[in-house]
Amino acid sequence: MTNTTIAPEDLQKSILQHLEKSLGKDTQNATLYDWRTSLSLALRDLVVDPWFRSTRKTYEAAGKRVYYLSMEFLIGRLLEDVAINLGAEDASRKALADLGLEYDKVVRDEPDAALGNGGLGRLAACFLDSLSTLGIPAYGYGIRYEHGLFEQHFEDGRQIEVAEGWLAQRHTWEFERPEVTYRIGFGGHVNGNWEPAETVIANAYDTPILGWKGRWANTLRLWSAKPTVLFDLGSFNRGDLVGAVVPEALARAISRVLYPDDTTEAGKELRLKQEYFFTSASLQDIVRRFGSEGYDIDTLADHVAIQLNDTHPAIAGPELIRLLADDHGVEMARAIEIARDCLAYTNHTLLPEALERWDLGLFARTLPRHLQIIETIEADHLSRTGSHVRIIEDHSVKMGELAFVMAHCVNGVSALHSELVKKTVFADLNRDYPGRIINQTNGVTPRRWLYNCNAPLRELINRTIGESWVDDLDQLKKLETHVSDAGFLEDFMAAKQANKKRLANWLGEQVGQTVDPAAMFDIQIKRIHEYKRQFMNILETIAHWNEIRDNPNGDWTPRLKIFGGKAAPGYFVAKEIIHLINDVSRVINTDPVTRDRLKVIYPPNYNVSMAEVLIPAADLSEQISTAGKEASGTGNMKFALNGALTIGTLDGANVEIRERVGEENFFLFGLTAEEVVNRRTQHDFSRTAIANSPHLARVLNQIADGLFSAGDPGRYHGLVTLLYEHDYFLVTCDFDDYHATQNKVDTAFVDRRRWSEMAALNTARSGWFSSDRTIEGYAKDIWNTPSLLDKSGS
Ligand SMILES: [N-]=[N+]=N[C@]1([C@H](N)O)O[C@H](CO)[C@@H](O)[C@H](O)[C@H]1O
Repeated sequence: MTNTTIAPEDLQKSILQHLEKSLGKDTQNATLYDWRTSLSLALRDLVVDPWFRSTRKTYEAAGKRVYYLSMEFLIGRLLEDVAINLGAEDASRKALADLGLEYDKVVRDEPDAALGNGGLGRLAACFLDSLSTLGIPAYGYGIRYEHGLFEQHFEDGRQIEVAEGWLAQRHTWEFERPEVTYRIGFGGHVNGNWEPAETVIANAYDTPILGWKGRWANTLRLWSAKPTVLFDLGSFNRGDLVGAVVPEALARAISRVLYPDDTTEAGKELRLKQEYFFTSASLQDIVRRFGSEGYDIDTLADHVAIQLNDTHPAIAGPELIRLLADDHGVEMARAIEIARDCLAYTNHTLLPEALERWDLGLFARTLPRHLQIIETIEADHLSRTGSHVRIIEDHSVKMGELAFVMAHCVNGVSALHSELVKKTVFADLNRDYPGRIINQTNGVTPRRWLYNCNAPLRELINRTIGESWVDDLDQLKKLETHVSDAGFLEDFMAAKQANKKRLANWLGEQVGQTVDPAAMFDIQIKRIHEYKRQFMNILETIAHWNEIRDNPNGDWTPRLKIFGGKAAPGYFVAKEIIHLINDVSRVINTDPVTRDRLKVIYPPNYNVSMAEVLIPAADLSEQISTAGKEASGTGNMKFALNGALTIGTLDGANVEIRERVGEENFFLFGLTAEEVVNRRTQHDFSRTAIANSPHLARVLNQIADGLFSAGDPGRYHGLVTLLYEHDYFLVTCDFDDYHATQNKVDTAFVDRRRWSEMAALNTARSGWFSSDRTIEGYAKDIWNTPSLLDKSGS
């Protein structure tokens, strides 16, 4: 199956055809939306054939399919991705140019599909791209939220949330499947059989996920909640309009909006309903498809590999058992075995507040039959292992323990994290089920995160080692032999400079800020969370500002600090940190003494598309979490791949990045995970650290005195006190080392030759962090699902 390239003129014909016939518009009256939609439909037409062929080949192979269950798929935009995977980017540019249109402008008109919070959701999207590129038959299953992650706006430097509206326009890439519907029950009671009190309909929407070179396409099936009764005419006729529309509104609420919490459980009834809604619809769909192929239900695990993306779909264990036992008459003990052989679970965090525990009362009210089944699962677990670990405890249902016990394999997402999972959250279960916990270090798709977003570097790499790296990222190693070549290094830095100029223009357009592309672009972009320590970053920025002001004639390396990231709406401290960063930025950026040497910018509404403009332009990647807290990180991988140097702690995948790119090409600082645990036991460790750090003490006094909050001096007393009294994430203890390391970065940046060598080696040695490698690991160690593409890729 070859790459589906198309001639520009043929593509243009198809675009005009869709403009007229699909959108009913002529060229005179066409809007940017019309052109973008016409191009998308024209390219989508080219995706259907490989999609059908892949589905047909999957049925013929009668092999095993992967089912990736995730509450989040942080997809971003799809137009550029599809154009590149079809090998039709140049044709699209030409076809539009001949119509007097700019491809980049048309691409930017597409809203992000922001159906996720952060790393976990983006990982799921990268995994879908790799599953298709590797030709592994798979389905992604999730929820078609009407409103994805909220839009972030700043008012007086404070985060304001506005509902996101990606579906306000037609979403071109999906196909509605009116015939694919399932009934999802809630509440009620179990009287032999489960009689739900409430039922909603799950309706499927399919999006084809095309892989590199258009050789294979899998399906992302997202569920939308619909009422069993569209409009209650009886109530309406009785004059009760509200009563007439309530059923629809209540049902629709289930897929209405994404909960905006990253690494914190929502714990709300609607969230539990969302988790059960999509999990049940997905499992009913899997069992129906399996049944339609005529296999014996007892062999389900030979044909089905289900991966649970964190505990959000952990109800899958009891639900699959319910379908097998209650609907297919499989004996309970056998049903438990079959379900376990199908299920595997990925843990993404150690943070206690992220481990889902549902109130027993709420659970019993919402899913009475499943609670019965969980009691059976727990009894089976206790009797088979003699374990003392309970699933139901302290009046709650522990979803981590449920997912673990019901999975034949549990994995962490970086080498350090998987070891910590064994030693901490699941230490007892690790003893009960030795060997069940393995590691699969995260990865990112090189298509979106290098080939798509970094054309200057892509071109240089293609010129230097050919194009096979795109689906075999280890090939980047071949660049190492060129690192000693001055010409190559010059081209490498020229690519970086081009991306920095592009970002400078973007910042001018988007936030009205002018920046110096020669400055060091130092970027921290990720969700705002205390463990990610944006707080420490801005404190160090103030210390650096002080140093420049103390010695304005010093030979300071100009630095642009960029922050990006959203805080969960209910996360007060994180929102305070955002406010502080914006307040500090206002003061520093207007300081005549320092403004040419230091600038702080915080563009609002960080998302996937913004990351694609920021990451290629970065010189320095901030990965400064408290060691032992960031399970992996994936932004860290994207930055290294795009030739940024990392300043970071020995946390998550930073450890493996440093091992692979070479410790001499990584700016390490901070306490290790073990030292963090020990330091916390020391009395008054934060006061001691502050007392021993004049830089930090000075900065905290400046903040407490209201230097950055003129007219509201007490604004940050809470934040400062937090550091003195409850510095759980050891900002105070790592501050000096971080500050000293930032000074080393300044010195290193001046030596352009050395810096460019280090940067090029980061790119050359980042092959391991491809999500293709990660998926190959899952396929081999967990799913046993070979590629259906033969070696020649056909
Ligand atoms: N939930 N969750 N976990 C995370 C991220 N916040 O989404 O998953 C990501 C994907 O595994 C990790 O990279 C990251 O360290 C971890 O915190």
